[in-house]
Amino acid sequence: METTNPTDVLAQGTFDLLHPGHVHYLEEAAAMGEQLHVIVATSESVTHKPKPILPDEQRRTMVAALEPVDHAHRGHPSDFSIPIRRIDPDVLVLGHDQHHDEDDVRAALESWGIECEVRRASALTPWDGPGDEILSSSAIKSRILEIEGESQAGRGIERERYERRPLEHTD
Ligand SMILES: Cc1cc2nc3c(=O)[nH]c(=O)nc-3n(C[C@H](O)[C@H](O)[C@H](O)COP(=O)(O)O)c2cc1C
Ligand SMILES: Nc1ncnc2c1ncn2[C@@H]1O[C@H](COP(=O)(O)OP(=O)(O)OP(=O)(O)O)[C@@H](O)[C@H]1O
Repeated sequence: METTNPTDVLAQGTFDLLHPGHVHYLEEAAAMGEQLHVIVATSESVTHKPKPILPDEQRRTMVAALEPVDHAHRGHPSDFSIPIRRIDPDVLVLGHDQHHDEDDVRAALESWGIECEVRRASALTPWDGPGDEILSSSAIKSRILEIEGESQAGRGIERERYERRPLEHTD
């Protein structure tokens, strides 16, 4: 049966380098209502951790392509009330580790005239799956740097061997 007033759920985050933790959060949020909206943070507003690697529109495109997502919106760089007012959500789902205080978010929503429940999502950990999954964008970045460092060190050893070889043959 079609509802005339579907429950709009709102999730948000940076979503740089997607991983199964993001999918878990968005699936959980989608199950709380009928339409899932996602606000993708603009690079300017990410000040609590290193800036995302991927551009705003690329991150929004990837989030929009995920199965649980109905609408992916680019966040506003400074006034968070603008996209929220347009979406007018019934439920706002904060991620398990998001630094936003629930009562502060409730107060902000009220001040913007939006009647909306605030809930906290659960975490997905490596123990929920095969055990070797990397479930954080910053951990993926660290892993890339580690592998790159190892392969540069490997190339250094190879170079050293190559450079030493003529000397070894002079005996
Ligand atoms: C209610 C709410 C609205 C938000 N609206 C915006 C927004 O319009 N633009 C934006 O850049 N970030 C917005 N954010 C912030 C980010 O989406 C995200 O929560 C914050 O950068 C923390 O990111 P992380 O969970 O990816 O670390 C909003 C956050 C909340 C809780
Ligand atoms: N492992 C996870 N389990 C559940 N939710 C997650 C997980 N990882 C991220 N999320 C949620 O996805 C949303 C977007 O997260 P965000 O873009 O900050 O990813 P992240 O992997 O936590 O990034 P970073 O490692 O840089 O903090 C947030 O609401 C966050 O709580």
